[in-house]
Amino acid sequence: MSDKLYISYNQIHQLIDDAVHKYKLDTDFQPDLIIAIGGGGFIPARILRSFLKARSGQNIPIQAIGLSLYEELPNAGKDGVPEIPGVQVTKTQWLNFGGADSLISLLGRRILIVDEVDDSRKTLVYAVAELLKDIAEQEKRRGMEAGASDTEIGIFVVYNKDKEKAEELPESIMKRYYSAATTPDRWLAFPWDCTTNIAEHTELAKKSFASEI
Ligand SMILES: O=P(O)(O)OC[C@H]1O[C@H](OP(=O)(O)OP(=O)(O)O)[C@H](O)[C@@H]1O
Ligand SMILES: Nc1nc2[nH]cnc2c(=O)[nH]1
Repeated sequence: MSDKLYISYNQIHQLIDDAVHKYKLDTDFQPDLIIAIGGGGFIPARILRSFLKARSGQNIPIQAIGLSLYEELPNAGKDGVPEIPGVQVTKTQWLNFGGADSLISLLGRRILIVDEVDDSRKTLVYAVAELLKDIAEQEKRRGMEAGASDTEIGIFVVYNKDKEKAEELPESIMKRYYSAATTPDRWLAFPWDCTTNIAEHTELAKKSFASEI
């Protein structure tokens, strides 16, 4: 048995469709801003936007942030070779706001952070902490009390690994934590990492999920 679980584009698409229905994301949390954690969160965020639009009619903007924890091994990238976790999350790209060229205000928004996998949880904890700092700074600049803007944060992940997490999210955030699927603590080989044969990868994904989940 392979130690990796192969994942296909169709599985991701279907899981996101099912999750939007299951969690009633369009009527319950009603996000009005998606923040995608790149690179793995980009494709799921875009798919999620389609399903939210189909149900609510709203085309929700997607902002991208770049966070990186995992370091590629020399032969990583060869069809889902596992990567090793780094010690700390690195910010490679962040939101553009606050200055004269400000693009977005976070205040009063219902922000949904999107990623493809919640593994150790370090990346999500980092993203939430940084976002909360930004919200607090924007509130301060507008002369508001901390928390007065009623900005809300939720999290959507396609896969949550069933394991003890290295770090925990605040309880207030966990109330709006949505995972489309739970997986065992195994390395997930995503289709966008496949550089050999995507048809073969897709077949392996069908077998992985038939036998493992
Ligand atoms: O729960 P954690 O242990 O923090 O791991 C999850 C993170 O790991 C991956 O990112 P990675 O650092 O590999 O960057 P990438 O998305 O650009 O591949 C993935 O996209 C998540 O963001
Ligand atoms: N591709 C991939 N990236 C990850 N980052 C953290 N966990 C994983 C995983 O299982 N697969």
